[in-house]
Amino acid sequence: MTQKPEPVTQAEALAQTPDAWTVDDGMLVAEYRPGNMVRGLEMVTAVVAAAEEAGHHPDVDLRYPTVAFRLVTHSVGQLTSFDVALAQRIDAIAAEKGIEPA
Ligand SMILES: C[C@H](O)[C@H](O)[C@H]1CNC2=NC(N)=NC(=O)C2=N1
Repeated sequence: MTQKPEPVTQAEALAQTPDAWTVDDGMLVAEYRPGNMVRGLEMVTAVVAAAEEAGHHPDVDLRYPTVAFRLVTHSVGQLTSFDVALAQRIDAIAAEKGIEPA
């Protein structure tokens, strides 16, 4: 991840993130389907570890049988390279765990 969050347009954010990700109300959003809440919590735990490592944090909505993530850089007030990088990482975590987009 870069040192400083670089602003990106919504089109750039969409072009640089996996298919699961869309832009809604100025945020990058994706929903995955772990199938049950235990697997959902395992995914959230891995995502939070990645977020701590990156110093950048998603909004998380864990419910049965899905989990949704929303990303924006609060300090900049818009989407940045940090959101794109974390979206890519979240998608990789889902893939590692065999979890599909909802
Ligand atoms: C100092 C620290 O890097 C900041 O407070 C971070 C923490 N996590 C963050 N996460 C998100 N999504 N946006 C931020 O602006 C942000 N700021």
